[in-house]
Amino acid sequence: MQNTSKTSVQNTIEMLKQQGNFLTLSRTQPSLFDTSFQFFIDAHTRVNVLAEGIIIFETIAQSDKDIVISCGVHGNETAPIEICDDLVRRILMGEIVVKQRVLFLFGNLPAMDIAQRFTEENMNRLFSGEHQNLAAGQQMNDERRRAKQLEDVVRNFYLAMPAEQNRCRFHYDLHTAIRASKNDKFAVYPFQNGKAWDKYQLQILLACGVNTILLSGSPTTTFSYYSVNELNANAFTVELGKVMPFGQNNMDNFSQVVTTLTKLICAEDLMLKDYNDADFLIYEVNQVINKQQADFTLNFAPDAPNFSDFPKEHLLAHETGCEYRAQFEGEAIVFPNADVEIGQRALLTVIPTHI
Ligand SMILES: O=C(O)CCC(=O)N[C@@H](CCC(=O)O)C(=O)O
Ligand SMILES: [Zn+2]
Repeated sequence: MQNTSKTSVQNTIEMLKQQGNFLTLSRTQPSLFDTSFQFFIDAHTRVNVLAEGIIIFETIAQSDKDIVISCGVHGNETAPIEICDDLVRRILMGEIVVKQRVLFLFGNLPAMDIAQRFTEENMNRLFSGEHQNLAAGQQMNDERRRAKQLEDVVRNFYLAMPAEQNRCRFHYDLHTAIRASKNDKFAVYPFQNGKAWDKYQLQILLACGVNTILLSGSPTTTFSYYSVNELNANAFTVELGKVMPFGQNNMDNFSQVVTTLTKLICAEDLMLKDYNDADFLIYEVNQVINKQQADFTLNFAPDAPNFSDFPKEHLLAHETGCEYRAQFEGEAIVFPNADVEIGQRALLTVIPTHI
């Protein structure tokens, strides 16, 4: 029995090294990853496979960054999944040699299989312990279990390195927006609990082709805020274009993201442009509008892109007992979604700002 399972792990390792098909195996044969295992790529990189969709690459050389790259927290946001699948494949097959510690996370594998945002619940509202807050009569589910697992893995990954070594923590949680956006790529910079916004981090995002930044003004239960708040990471939710089915993304749109992430994990010079305010469109969140009633309705065209702006007093949304209007001239909409559960965020409004 033990020999059989040893053989099966050895076979999996051989497949991973030869085909680099970690995501495919994670989705089609998750039981291969029921037990964690380790192996080496040549003599330079230790690979730690912790579970389906969860893989760590550690250089044996000196490093100074601990980098988490997550994707697929929403199962139908395919471009980031394809980007990460390809990066992992190239690392496993020896085409890229990482020089930093890197953790790749493929978040919601069952939701990928049904090409949906989630199976039972929006996983990106379940972090910072929200996964254990069950409402009366509510059952534990796979998304809640996975959110807890992802939290634990990220925490252990960062805490494995002694803090006194002056290391820098990064977390890019890669998503795509449900609707088109006036600015095709943008990042949510989670609430910093009073800490200053970091211009160096924005320079890295700019190198990724992300020039639009949305400064969040309050705590949330998203994955990126978890890493900021509990683990002191430089973490972002990065929106890369619009949701498309697997295989239908124009990957040329993401070449800057791929190049910059590759350089970051390989400790190559990022060749960052000096910080210049004029390179960015920076917005702060003005209103976080949560759906309170079943009849919550958005009052603009269903295909209005993210960052469409409205005159002051324009009615943006309404529901029984409440109207939501633009409070400023040019207030813009982001992530409108009337189909969320009652109590969840149905719309953000943003206004231009500077840092
Ligand atoms: O396009 C949409 O409506 C949603 C795209 C998406 O999944 N966005 C993230 C943003 C998370 C954050 O605010 O940091 C989400 O809604 O979970
Ligand atoms: Zn998403």
